[in-house]
Amino acid sequence: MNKRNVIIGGIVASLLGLVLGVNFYFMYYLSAEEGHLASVRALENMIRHKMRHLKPAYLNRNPRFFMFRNKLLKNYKAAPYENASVLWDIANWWPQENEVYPMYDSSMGQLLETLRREPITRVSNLARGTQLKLLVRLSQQQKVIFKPQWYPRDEVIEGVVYSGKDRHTAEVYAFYLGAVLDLRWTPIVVGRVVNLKREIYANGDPELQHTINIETDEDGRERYCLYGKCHYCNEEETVCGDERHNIEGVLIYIVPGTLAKRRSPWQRTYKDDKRAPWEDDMTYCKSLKNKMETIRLLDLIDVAIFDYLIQNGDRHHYETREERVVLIDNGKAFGNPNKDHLDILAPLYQCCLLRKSTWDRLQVFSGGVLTEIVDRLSKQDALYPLITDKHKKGIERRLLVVYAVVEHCMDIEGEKMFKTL
Ligand SMILES: Nc1ncnc2c1ncn2[C@@H]1O[C@H](COP(=O)(O)OP(=O)(O)OP(=O)(O)O)[C@@H](O)[C@H]1O
Ligand SMILES: [Mn+2]
Repeated sequence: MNKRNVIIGGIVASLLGLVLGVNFYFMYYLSAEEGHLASVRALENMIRHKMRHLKPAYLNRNPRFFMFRNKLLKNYKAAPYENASVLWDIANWWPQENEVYPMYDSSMGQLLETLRREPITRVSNLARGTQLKLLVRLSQQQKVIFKPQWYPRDEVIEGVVYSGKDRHTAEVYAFYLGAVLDLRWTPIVVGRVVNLKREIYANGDPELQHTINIETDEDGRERYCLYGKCHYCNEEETVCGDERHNIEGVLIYIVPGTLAKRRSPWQRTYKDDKRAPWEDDMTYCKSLKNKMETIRLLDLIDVAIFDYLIQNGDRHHYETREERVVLIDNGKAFGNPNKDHLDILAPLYQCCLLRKSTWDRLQVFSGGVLTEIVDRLSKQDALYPLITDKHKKGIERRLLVVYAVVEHCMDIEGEKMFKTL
């Protein structure tokens, strides 16, 4: 079939579809093209069709939201604290399986303040992973991970989904989004402006100090620039302090316990010319369902929804704590607000399975309130606003896509797609 015929055929099919209210795109592409392109496009068109016919409940505010809002606002409200070490103890006892902190706990507001205010006592490079990060000690030897700012909030990262360096505020956003969606599997994270000279360099070990360049300009003004020690670290790519030596970054609470790293079944190839099996095979989940415990699969589907909302397409490995998935490393989100990488949702649309509790929770935050509540919660963060309005719009748009994909799955599987594991 030549290209012109394909186009005419497509138009005819879609017009027929419009008249009859059936998705002819779907059937049309299946017959006109072969292989993966057909099924991927068919799916996209199916989702587009579903989006046009979303029930008002998905577009409007859910009255149940107000109850959740009040409880969340109360729980995460910054609160004064007296003894940091008591709070470290409390937080270090919180994790249970993959839940890093409890749903509601009066210590949360205090813990957040502790992370924001406790003095930095020692700093070293942390050469784990591939991106620049520091191991920071606060009072009482409490260790936290520091990731610095690389980009302004409005920088658009072009290219493939995993392009660029970490977006520091994505880690804070992920924490609040996890709290709202009751996927309390992320570390606890706060934004913090730190002084590269007085807090980092002055408390750094000699190795760290060697990875900070100090330049003096003609007027005798010093400039501190950190390049660190990591797989991708090099002297040409630095984080530099402003005129007062301040830099933005995030402090990530270290999840206590043992984490195990596992390859994601939906891992990308990270090569432009090579596709992963899951990218071309819409029945990919079938074999996984036999190989993997359902609870793990359900965890990974929750992760897919979470990652799709924030556009993190870099979860090549996932980590588990007591055999349940934790959401460690959310720095590669919010790259391009104008682009939605639907394939991050592959675990959901290929498996058509979803935890009932996740589905219920997602529906509480319909009608534009998801980004509204995360915004309200994060107002107390030093780095507020964490993301631009364009990114917020992106999240709301993608939430509708999630609703549409679930509707599509319900057409195929019915209520049995929802699991209570
Ligand atoms: N909050 C945390 N609690 C416990 N361990 C952590 C935490 N953050 C990171 N780690 C550990 O450090 C490792 C590296 O962290 P992270 O994945 O954030 O780095 P990265 O440089 O982005 O890695 P990659 O390049 O693989 O994406 C993680 O795999 C995890 O084992
Ligand atoms: Mn990473």
